Amino acid sequence: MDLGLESSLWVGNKRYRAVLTGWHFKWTEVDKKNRDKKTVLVPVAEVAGVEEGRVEILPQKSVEDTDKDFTVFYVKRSSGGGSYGLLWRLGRIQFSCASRVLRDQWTKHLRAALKTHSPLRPHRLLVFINPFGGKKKGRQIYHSLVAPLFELAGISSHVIVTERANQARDHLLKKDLTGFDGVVCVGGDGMFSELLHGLIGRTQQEAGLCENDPAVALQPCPLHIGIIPAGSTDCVCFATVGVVDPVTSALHIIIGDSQPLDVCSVHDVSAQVRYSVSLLGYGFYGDVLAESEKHRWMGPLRYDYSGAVVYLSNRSYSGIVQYLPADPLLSSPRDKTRCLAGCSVCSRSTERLFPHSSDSGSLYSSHFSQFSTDSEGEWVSVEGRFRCVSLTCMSSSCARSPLGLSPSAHLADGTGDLILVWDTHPLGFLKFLYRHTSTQDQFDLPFVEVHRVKAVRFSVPSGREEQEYEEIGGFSSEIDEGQRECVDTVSRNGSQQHLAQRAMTSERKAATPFLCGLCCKKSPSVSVWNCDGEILPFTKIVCKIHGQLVRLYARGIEDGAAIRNSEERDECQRICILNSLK
Ligand SMILES: CCCCCCCCCCCCC/C=C/[C@@H](O)[C@H](COP(=O)(O)O)NC(=O)CCCCC
Ligand SMILES: Nc1ncnc2c1ncn2[C@@H]1O[C@H](COP(=O)(O)OP(=O)(O)O)[C@@H](O)[C@H]1O
Ligand SMILES: [Ca+2]
Repeated sequence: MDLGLESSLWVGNKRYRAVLTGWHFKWTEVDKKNRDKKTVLVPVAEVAGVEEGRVEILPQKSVEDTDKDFTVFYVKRSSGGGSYGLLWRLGRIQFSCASRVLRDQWTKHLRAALKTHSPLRPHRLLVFINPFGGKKKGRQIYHSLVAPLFELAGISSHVIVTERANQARDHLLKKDLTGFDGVVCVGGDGMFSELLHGLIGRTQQEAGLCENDPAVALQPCPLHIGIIPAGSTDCVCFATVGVVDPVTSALHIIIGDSQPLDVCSVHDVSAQVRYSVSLLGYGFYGDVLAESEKHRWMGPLRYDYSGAVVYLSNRSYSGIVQYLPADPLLSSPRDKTRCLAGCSVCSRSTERLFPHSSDSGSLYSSHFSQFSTDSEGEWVSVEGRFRCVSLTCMSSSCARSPLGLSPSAHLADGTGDLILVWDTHPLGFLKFLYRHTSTQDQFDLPFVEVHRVKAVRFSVPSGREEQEYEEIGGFSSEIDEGQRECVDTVSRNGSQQHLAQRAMTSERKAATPFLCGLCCKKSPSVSVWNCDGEILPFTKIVCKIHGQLVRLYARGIEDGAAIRNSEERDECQRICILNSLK
């Protein structure tokens, strides 16, 4: 079917020349002397819906069914998104045609163009709402802002309001997912992490792969993930969309945007595996998370409070870090570039990560203990005392840090950035932290190193861990109720009210030294790992970055400044089109 169409259409008493070229739909106001006035140009891929009649969706959906009218809903960019990223809003235009036949022609052509140009639009979604995430507004956000948009776009959603932690993960691991195009979480990074673990685990199960084996090349997940932000940090949303805004995210889902994402698998010696996309952090960030769990009642502010408490406790930790550098010719964490929508580094990586003929065989021929091959390069090893050791697969930008932990990191290049902050005086470390809140380079400090890597190993120098665990053993039989409560609140993936009755698990043992440090003012020598907001039950780890393992309903950050600066609205839309075509 030829998707092109051109005719006169009316909006009120104004005449427009409307043109559908297949890729774009544009309408130009024409004056009485047939001169062109203002043009609006919308990529077909950004049309959210086409309806017969004059349709409103707010305050609730209403249709005035006139047989010569139709309504087009589309993505409209708005300037309120701060300096990075753009807010998306639902634009609406109601056209009148000269005849019903013409109206039917327009709706048919537009719908056919949508199908052709955005084939990943979801029809059926599985939605998990965490009613306790962030400011506890997940349900309200979904029902008032998102559900009406999904309905308009003809998406049917199966909604589950979670009743316990890990319910979403377990559902994805075990239940029938037939018929769903994607999975959506309404919550924060912890909720996203549940979906990530569920989908990756399910995909490997179905492919017959052992996900616990760091040598295995994991299978990319077939279902897309959508994030409706309703959490505390919402880093994954911020770093992949550029703004934390439920309507913007819902529109990205509706139009079937697709953003591949690197994932870091984190393995311990006893073959447990966790996944991280944003922050895998030992030292400061681990301590902040552990401290913050005691103050969950504060909501998102718990991180600011805990950040201050942990900063004042002035800790550093011994560690041995080994890393496998990525190819320095491809990109560098200090190259001052930013991964934006249509990023060329990520596009080139797709070719490299998924060469046509290859079976994408194992990147690593050997197991845990011999994790290197000659072709993958040489491991580098460093040892000393660190304020923090962080690994991030993306920039990890968020409201607290608009450019992120590693501003030049890429969402989908198959690498992560390893940030080593050596022990330094308190003011130096404060300077490092403070630079995250501005455009100043946090890596331009003598005690900071950043490396673009494919894999990392971390351990505590021998003697320390054992010594620490002996201390834990002593504490575990002797800690009083106050201390026990402090230890208990560490697990964010367990239901907190039941923790007091639970036996001492390995997770809690790992967190004990840190917590007792805070409660009893005894300085611990081992920290914990913060893995996208979850405390890991192990310290010694091996991490491997899996390029583009999952896909989100997103497109990366649109360059808001560039678009806002363009003088013409058409120019703004043109940039968006170019980005969407790249
Ligand atoms: C003097 C000013 C200091 C400012 C320091 C700013 C550094 C901020 C970097 C934040 C990176 C955040 C990476 C994302 C982490 C999330 O996965 C995790 C869980 O989020 P959620 O599920 O929404 O609760 N959030 C954190 O670990 C919070 C870290 C806050 C550190 C201050
Ligand atoms: N119904 C529930 N009750 C308790 N915890 C839950 C529930 N649903 C999800 N969770 C857990 O809550 C944690 C925090 O959720 P999240 O949505 O990320 O909010 P926040 O950003 O405020 O931390 C997640 O790790 C998730 O596993
Ligand atoms: Ca990356």
